[in-house]
Amino acid sequence: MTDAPRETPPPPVLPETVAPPTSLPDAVVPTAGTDHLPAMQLNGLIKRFGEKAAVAGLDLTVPTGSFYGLVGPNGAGKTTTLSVATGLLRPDAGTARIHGVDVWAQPVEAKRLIGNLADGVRLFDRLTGEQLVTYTGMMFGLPRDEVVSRTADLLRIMDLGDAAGTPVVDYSAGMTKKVALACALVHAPRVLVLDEPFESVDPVSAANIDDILRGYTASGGTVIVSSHSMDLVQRMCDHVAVIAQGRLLASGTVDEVRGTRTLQDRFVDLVGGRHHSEGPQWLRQS
Ligand SMILES: Nc1ncnc2c1ncn2[C@@H]1O[C@H](COP(=O)(O)OP(=O)(O)OP(=O)(O)O)[C@@H](O)[C@H]1O
Repeated sequence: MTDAPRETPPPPVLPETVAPPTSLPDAVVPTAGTDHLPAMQLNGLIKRFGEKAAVAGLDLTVPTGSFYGLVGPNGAGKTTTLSVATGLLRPDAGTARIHGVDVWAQPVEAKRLIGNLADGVRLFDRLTGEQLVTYTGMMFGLPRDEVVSRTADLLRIMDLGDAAGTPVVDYSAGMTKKVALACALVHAPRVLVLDEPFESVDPVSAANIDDILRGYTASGGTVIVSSHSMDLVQRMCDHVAVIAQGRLLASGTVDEVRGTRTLQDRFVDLVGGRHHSEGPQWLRQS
């Protein structure tokens, strides 16, 4: 059976200006004066799913302006940690602060500071790419003209200009990743939290995204990226944390953590589990 043709929703009608969703008391609006505070500080973070502690008492400090890699084997708790740290999943214990703002006590204030590319979160995919980025910008209270121009910039940089009017549900996996990244960037957050940002993204787009992220950290923004690619972490990140079974195994600058080895070798040493076998006998072809 083929899908019925999809009707593209009409383009958004933007009001001249959009009021911010809340006005923030001066005391909680982070300013340049909060730069001495870590971009992200996790203390004693615990998140359980039934009997299983996906995050088992994690402490982590991410310095402002760093490009911070979070690595760990499958099921280590990376996605859960980032979800709890960005206000998507409530912790059972512990605190998460972004530039000193408590994510769970002051969620609106914290979320203004965070751009989040989360793993597995559904997008409003019946909207076109242009509508999705535009609405995201509007939700952050940006003025109309600013939203329009930022959306155009982001779609061009992500090489999505030709697909701007296509519903996101019809995007490929890589295009969906890129439009979600555009949504994470549109309000110019102070901290970008990216779960596997380069998965499915083509090399040219990845190089463009690299450039954007480097420019962003050079200007004082902080990037926290979870990845399975040690090459990527070694190439792009200045700091790294290795986690396994919801616990921190090592953290620091990439050079401190890897010592005289490659990050890949150090990672395998830390987390274990390398089998050094050529696979089961029945799989051998001769
Ligand atoms: N919603 C959930 N319900 C039950 N268990 C969950 C849920 N989400 C995660 N878990 C469990 O928590 C643990 C950590 O999962 P998480 O997705 O955070 O790991 P990860 O490091 O991101 O893994 P991967 O690298 O494979 O994406 C795993 O054992 C997983 O099965």
